[in-house]
Amino acid sequence: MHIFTGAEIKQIDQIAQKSGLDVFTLMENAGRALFEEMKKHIGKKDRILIMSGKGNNGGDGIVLARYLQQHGYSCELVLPAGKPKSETALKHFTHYTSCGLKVSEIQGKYDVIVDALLGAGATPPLQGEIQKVIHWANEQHALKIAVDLPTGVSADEGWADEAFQANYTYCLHGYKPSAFLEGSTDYYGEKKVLGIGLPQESKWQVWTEEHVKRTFQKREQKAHKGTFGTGLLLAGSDEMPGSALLAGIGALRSGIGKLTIGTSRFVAGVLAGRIPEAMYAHDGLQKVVNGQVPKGMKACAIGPGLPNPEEIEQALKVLFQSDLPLIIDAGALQERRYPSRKAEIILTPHPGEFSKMTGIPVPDIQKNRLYFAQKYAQEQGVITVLKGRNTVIAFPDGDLFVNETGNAGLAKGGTGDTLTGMLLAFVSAEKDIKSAVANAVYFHGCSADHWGKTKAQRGLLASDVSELLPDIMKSFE
Ligand SMILES: NC(=O)C1=CN([C@@H]2O[C@H](COP(=O)(O)OP(=O)(O)OC[C@H]3O[C@@H](n4cnc5c(N)ncnc54)[C@H](OP(=O)(O)O)[C@@H]3O)[C@@H](O)[C@H]2O)[C@H](O)CC1
Ligand SMILES: [K+]
Repeated sequence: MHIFTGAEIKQIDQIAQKSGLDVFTLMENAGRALFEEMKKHIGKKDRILIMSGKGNNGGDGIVLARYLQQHGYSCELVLPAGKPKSETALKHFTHYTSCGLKVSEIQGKYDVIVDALLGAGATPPLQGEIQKVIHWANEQHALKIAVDLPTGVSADEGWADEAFQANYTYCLHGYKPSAFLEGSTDYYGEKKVLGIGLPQESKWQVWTEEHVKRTFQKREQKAHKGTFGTGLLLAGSDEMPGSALLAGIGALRSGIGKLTIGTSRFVAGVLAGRIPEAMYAHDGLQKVVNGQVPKGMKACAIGPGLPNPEEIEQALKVLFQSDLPLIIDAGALQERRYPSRKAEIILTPHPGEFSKMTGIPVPDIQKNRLYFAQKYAQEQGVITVLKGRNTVIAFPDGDLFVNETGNAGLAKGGTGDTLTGMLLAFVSAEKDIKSAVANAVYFHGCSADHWGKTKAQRGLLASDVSELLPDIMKSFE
């Protein structure tokens, strides 16, 4: 399930053309694939309206209209913006009319409305007839299907003034970034990718259940506690002891072999009764500042519930010199340059923290979060986990995953601490860093989804996320 920007799709079409696969054939493939998929949701008695625009998105609609009519469906094609302007769509239109098929006018009620007005080549906001017809379509009680993307939504950015409110969107060859961005994702309805015969893959992908099944490591029965790594968690302060508790339980429930929590004496005293499985490094952050990093660690997480930026900065200077993968979260997320080092640095900002780190306003980040996360990851050489709906995981080599699990129940204090603990466990135990990070994010969201099946999302606590993890992970072992 790959993700392509509008510009990438254009480029892919040009490559296809050069290698002998012309756009006429791709359009034929698109129309046929749309027909095969739509058949699952429609019947021969349904009155179907196809609204085609002047570009190639409209061309896909023209091919679809031909397939539907030739297979006995009651389908009417309308061209609200006039005859096709694109050369390929015009060729298909000529073929359509030469088959004796007609163009209609919008009249009366329809059971199904297909939006093939604008796709990846258009630039919203909508103008002219197209705007009027989308407004009309949104008021109709009909099953609404969008081709490639809902008209009025931009391919790459998360915003829309008025757009087609689809029940289903069939994305051709791959998703476009706006399918995952606040401000546009809700217009898509249920989305699905349809193949149209192109071989290209993207460095941007959705991290799916199949990825998790392929990469999540089974626990060997001959394993001992050393097999799954020892993690150092620098978290919690007298004012915020709960952060260390939540991150610690998140790490242990995710299967960390051994956990050392570096925290204040007071917090260690409070936590000892709640997490007897952990070891405690009293005044752990101060010890790291003094150059005393506990030995034998596989990874370190720093940030949850730490209030003192100067102390954190000094500790990070020491940790950057170490060979430990570092997970940097919450209080430890600041605007800074990261050194080039062998072990990975993983940052886990929510949009507000990412804005503080980059100076980019939150609305701009949200409009284009895949792009900004990747840019930051590549410029700084760090793995960037940009949290929120559809968490983005961007790697320094340009790979990027979007995680779709999770729900609004996670919009609550403490859930980020739990994720940090989970990341510490996954990074300590798993060999492949990319799947370690992505699987932690995936399971974190799965817990919230599991909870939401039987309980109100608003009642979810960060500690519930950890409690549910063993059930969730069981189905992948
Ligand atoms: N490889 C693939 O995935 C393939 C996908 N296909 C389909 O092609 C479209 C992209 O087609 P393209 O022709 O590049 O662009 P669109 O059809 O999306 O849009 C062009 C028309 O949009 C009009 N336009 C642009 N902005 C606006 C606006 N704000 N309001 C109203 N109208 C607008 C524009 O009109 P102009 O007068 O400005 O020229 C064009 O008429 C992709 O999404 C897939 O559906 C191919 O079929 C096969 C390969
Ligand atoms: K469309």
